[in-house]
Amino acid sequence: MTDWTDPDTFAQALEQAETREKGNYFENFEEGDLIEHDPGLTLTRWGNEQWMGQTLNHDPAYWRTDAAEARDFDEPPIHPDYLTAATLGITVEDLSEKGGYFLGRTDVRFPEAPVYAGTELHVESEVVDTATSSSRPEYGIVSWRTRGKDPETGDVLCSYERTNMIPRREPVATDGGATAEEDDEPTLPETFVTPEGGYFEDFVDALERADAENAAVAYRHERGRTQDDVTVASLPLATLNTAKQHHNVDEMADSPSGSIVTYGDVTRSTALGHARSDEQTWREVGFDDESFHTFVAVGDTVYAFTRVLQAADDASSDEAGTVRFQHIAFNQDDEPVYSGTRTAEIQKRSN
Ligand SMILES: CC(C)(COP(=O)(O)OP(=O)(O)OC[C@H]1O[C@@H](n2cnc3c(N)ncnc32)[C@H](O)[C@@H]1OP(=O)(O)O)[C@@H](O)C(=O)NCCC(=O)NCCSC(=O)C[C@](C)(O)C(=O)O
Repeated sequence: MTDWTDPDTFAQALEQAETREKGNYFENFEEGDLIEHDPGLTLTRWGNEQWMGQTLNHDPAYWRTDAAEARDFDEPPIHPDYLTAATLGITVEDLSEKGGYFLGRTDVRFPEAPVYAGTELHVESEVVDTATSSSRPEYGIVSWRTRGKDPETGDVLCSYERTNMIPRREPVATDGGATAEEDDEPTLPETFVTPEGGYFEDFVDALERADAENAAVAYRHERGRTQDDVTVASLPLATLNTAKQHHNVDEMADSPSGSIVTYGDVTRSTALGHARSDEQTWREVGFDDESFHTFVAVGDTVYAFTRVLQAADDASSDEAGTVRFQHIAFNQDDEPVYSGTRTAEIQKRSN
C-alpha cells in the first residue's frame, strides 16, 4: 500500500495536486460590482484595547470611564483606528488576499455618534475603478468604496475609498510606465514652529506665528515603536486580515520585501498614536490622501512627524476646534513609510 506520508511520495503528490485558491485576481473585479463580505466581527473592548495598547494609542478616554465621560462618551468607545483596521481587515479575503500593494486610501469618515463595544461589524465594498498599471504588467490597479455597517441599525460606522495593486491572472503588455519628471529643487521654510501645548489654542497660536514668520508648523514626536511579531502578524489577524504579507514568511521570502511586512493600518495607527500623545484630542473626523511609501518589517521602528495645516473654530462641540494635520510616519533610516492628512477635533484649553 502506498504510504502518502513518505517524503518522496508526498512531494510527488504535492506536484500533482491542484491548489484550492483563495482571493481574487484583477480580472475578477468589474466597476460597479457590489461585494458583501462574509467575514464580520464583534467590536470588543478586548480587541480595541489590544490594538490601542500595541500601537501606543493610550488616550485615557478609550480606557477609563471617568475620562470617557469627560469627553461626552457614555463609556470608553471603540477607537476609530481600530474600527478602520477592522473594516479593512474583513475585506481582505475578497479584495486583496491574492497579494499586491496597498497603494492608498482616502475619504475615511466616521459618523458623529461614537461606536461602543458589543457592536457587530458587517462590511461591503463596491468596485469604483479598475485600471492597468503601466509600470507593473503583472498587476492591475483596483479602487473600492468600502462601508462598515452596524447590521442592527444599518448605520454606516466607517467608510473610505481604498486603492490596491492586484495580481493579474495574465500579465498584459504596457508602455512600461511614465518616466519620472525631474522635480524642482525642494524648498522648505527656514523656520519650523512647534506648538507650545496640545490644545486647540496652541495650534491656532503656532499657525499665526508661522504665518507672521513665513514658517511652517512642523515637528517630530519622540516615541518610536519597533515592529515585532505582535504588530506584524497578530494585530492584522485579529482584524481577520488574511493577507499573506503579514503572516506567511515562507510565501514572502520570494517577494520584493523578502519578509512579512506590517499591515498599513498598524503603521499608520502607531504614527498617529505618537502624534496624539502630544495633543488633546476630542474627536477623530476623517483622513484623506493616505499613502504607504515603503515596506515596514519586523525590526523596523515607526516614528512620526506632524505638520499643522489649518485650524478652524467649527467643531461639533464648543469644547473643541477643528485642526487639519499632515502626519508622516518614518523609519529608523528617516525614510517616510506612510503619509496622510487627518482632520481631528482638538480640545480647547479654556474648558
Ligand atoms: C506601492 C509601491 C510598490 C509603489 O512604488 P512606486 O515608486 O512604483 O510608486 P508609483 O510609481 O507612485 O505607483 C505605482 C503605480 O500605482 C499607481 N498609484 C499609486 N498610488 C495610487 C493611488 N493612491 N491611487 C491610484 N493609483 C495609485 C501609480 O499611478 C502607478 O501607476 P502605474 O503603474 O500605471 O505607473 C511602493 O510605494 C511600496 O512598496 N509601498 C509600500 C506598500 C506597503 O507596504 N503597504 C502597506 C503594507 S501592505 C498591506 O497592508 C496590505 C493589506 C492592507 O493587508 C492588503 O491590501 O491586503
